[in-house]
Amino acid sequence: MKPASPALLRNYVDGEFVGSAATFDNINPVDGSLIAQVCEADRATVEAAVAAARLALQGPWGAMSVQQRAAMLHKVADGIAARFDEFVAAEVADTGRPLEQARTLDIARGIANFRTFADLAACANTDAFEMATADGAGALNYTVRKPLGVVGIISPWNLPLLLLTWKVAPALACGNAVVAKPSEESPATATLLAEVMRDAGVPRGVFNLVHGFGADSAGQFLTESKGIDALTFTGESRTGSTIMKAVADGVKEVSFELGGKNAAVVFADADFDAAVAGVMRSSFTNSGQVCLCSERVYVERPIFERFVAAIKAKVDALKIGYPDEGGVDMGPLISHGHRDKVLGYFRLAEQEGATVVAGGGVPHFGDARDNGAYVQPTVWTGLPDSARCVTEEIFGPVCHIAPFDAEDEVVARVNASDYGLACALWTTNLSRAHRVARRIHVGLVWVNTWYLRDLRTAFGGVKLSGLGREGGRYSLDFYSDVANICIKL
Ligand SMILES: NC(=O)c1ccc[n+]([C@@H]2O[C@H](COP(=O)([O-])OP(=O)(O)OC[C@H]3O[C@@H](n4cnc5c(N)ncnc54)[C@H](O)[C@@H]3O)[C@@H](O)[C@H]2O)c1
Ligand SMILES: N/C(=C\C=C\C=O)C(=O)O
Repeated sequence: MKPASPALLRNYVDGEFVGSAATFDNINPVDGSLIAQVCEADRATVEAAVAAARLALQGPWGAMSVQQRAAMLHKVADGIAARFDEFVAAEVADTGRPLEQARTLDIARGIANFRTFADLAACANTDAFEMATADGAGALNYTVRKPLGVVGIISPWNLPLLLLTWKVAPALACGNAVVAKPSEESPATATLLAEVMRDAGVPRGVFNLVHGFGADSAGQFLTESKGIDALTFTGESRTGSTIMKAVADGVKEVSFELGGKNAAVVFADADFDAAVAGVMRSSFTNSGQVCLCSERVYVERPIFERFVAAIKAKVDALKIGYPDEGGVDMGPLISHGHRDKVLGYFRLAEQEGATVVAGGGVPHFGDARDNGAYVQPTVWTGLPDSARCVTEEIFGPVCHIAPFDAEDEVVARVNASDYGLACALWTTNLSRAHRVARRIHVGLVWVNTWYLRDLRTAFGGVKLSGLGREGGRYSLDFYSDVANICIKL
């Protein structure tokens, strides 16, 4: 399936597509084929984008009401919808994901992000307090939200359009101008988004796009720019730490959505079939390349053996294939480099003493996919909680399943992690669901489901999994300067 993306993906600065001296390859991970060349933005291009964003705030965009901005964001959503199949083709080419996932999740959520934050911003209220004063006349306090200004956005490759627009939409809804740096692994839908922004009439400089890598490239240049007022980042925890240092001197506002080593906990009283299906989703969706995926699975001992056998049967039956194959469950990883990282953990697990219940290697297709970045979906048992494969984020189609005997034990084991992003609990005991959910030290708990998303809710992690919350009013608060005005009556 060949994408409609252009042969050359350019940066988008001040309303114009601009090239660059350096370019890099955009590779299809299904078969290793070259999709396009990408223009790598140098520091000057990044600074030009930041300057264009600053200028845009003084132009028509800065004068727009929140209702006018909301209408503009709905036009952007309409623009994505009008080019839906192009966005799907571009996302699938960059990532190799099943076509159905790109349609129902990635591109659909790109549209939903713009619509949701357009409406949330347009309907957002703020606080007001009447206060008594000694003179009896009283005073009135009210809160106003003002744009931060120029927001730097750096996004990852695992859900490219979803995660880019998860930041762009609220940032623009709150009246900011943005400079976005998508992942070098997934530049295509971000470039199409720039076309949609232009065609929707978003004023020049409001949305800018710079392509490149992280260190010594566009990502680093953006974090080092003195012209940004805030930086929102989604990616690896160690990258978050690097970025935090880069923006520290300027005391810039940051929002970090980082890594995870999430757990699924299956109690013996769970709906067994629902829990099996749920853990299959939470461990293998998007080839395990979702920050919320369960790489640790804890199963209450009475059903442990039966559960492992059921998961093995499902994993062995997963259809790994081309994105547009009917019924395909799983595609490749994003790149050969990432596949090497995941295969390194496959080897490490065996050195650490894992029992390989399923997978553990590379599938053989006998066709072009053998040049791709595929790995087998993999299941381990038998490792101690201290094993690196049970503590470090692998970010692939893999989980380790361990038995537990008591609620307090499993809560302690789940919480004994440097990460704290998400957890999925499977139980039919209502009081246990609420009790345990509250005790798990993460930002997101799902009970008898996984990755069910209401965009009005708080989203983010604790510990190495992140800093701050986005979603709903949390996004409005992050992407705004909130000021209190006190009027003496
Ligand atoms: N918490 C969440 O919501 C969430 C969502 C998706 C992915 N993630 C995490 O992201 C990771 C996978 O994504 P990834 O491999 O793209 O992460 P990554 O940190 O390697 O890269 C993310 C982005 O940061 C840029 N970058 C890298 N180094 C940089 C630097 N020094 N300065 C500025 N920018 C830099 C990259 O070019 C890319 O655009 C996983 O750890 C996953 O858990 C978290
Ligand atoms: N931020 C979101 C998803 C993150 C997925 C991580 O890979 C979302 O669904 O809004």
